[in-house]
Amino acid sequence: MKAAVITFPGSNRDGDVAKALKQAGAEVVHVWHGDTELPQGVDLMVLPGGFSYGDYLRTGAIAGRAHIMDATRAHAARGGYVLGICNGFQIACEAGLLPGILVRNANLKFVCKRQHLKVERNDTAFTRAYAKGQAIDVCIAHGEGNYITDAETLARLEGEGLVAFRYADAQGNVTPEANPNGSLNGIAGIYSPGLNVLGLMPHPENLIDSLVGGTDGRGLFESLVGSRKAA
Ligand SMILES: NC(=O)CC[C@H](N)C(=O)O
Repeated sequence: MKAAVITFPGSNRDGDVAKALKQAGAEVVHVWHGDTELPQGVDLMVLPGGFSYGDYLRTGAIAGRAHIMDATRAHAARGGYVLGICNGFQIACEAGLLPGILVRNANLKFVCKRQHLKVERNDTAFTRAYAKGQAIDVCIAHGEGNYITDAETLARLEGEGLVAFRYADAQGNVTPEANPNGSLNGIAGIYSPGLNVLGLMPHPENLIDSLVGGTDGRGLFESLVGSRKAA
């Protein structure tokens, strides 16, 4: 598995996700947002967390129009894997890789805390190392993580099983109290229809070491590295 981690001006979790991928056994290359082509043989493109362009205009709005996003869309259209974490999820939505948009948290506050997620399905390249319905303990750190979309798209996401993770309590129950930002249906992450693009607000890359809080995030990277790319 060869992964390309894209760095935008203001990315701050690019090093973290590179570390998580390497720990899981991936080869990692770094790509600058102004590049127009991917290195040879890339299986996975990663849009990391952070504050690209200082979150100006709307978070992810400028980065979503960066040169590298044409190559990212082409990679996704070929069936290649794309992982957008937090600001990367916002960028993926702005770039049209995923439907919907992330807006200000319902309480208008930046939220930085531990958070459980329910793994909705484990038959994807991103989640095969988890159990279906498992509650995983990760962390969140965002001001604009409130996922919204129109009713038709929401029905399609739900109907086609494209919700990847929901905010939950420690037992995996999805409740309004467990929802930290007001996202529709407690959505914390979604897949593209081909299941090759995943965007999620929480940070699995920051829970990969028991010395610094936990290891529940490792499953996502181990799932990916153990999987084969689409032809
Ligand atoms: N940790 C992050 O990636 C933050 C995402 C974004 N800048 C926000 O605050 O919503």
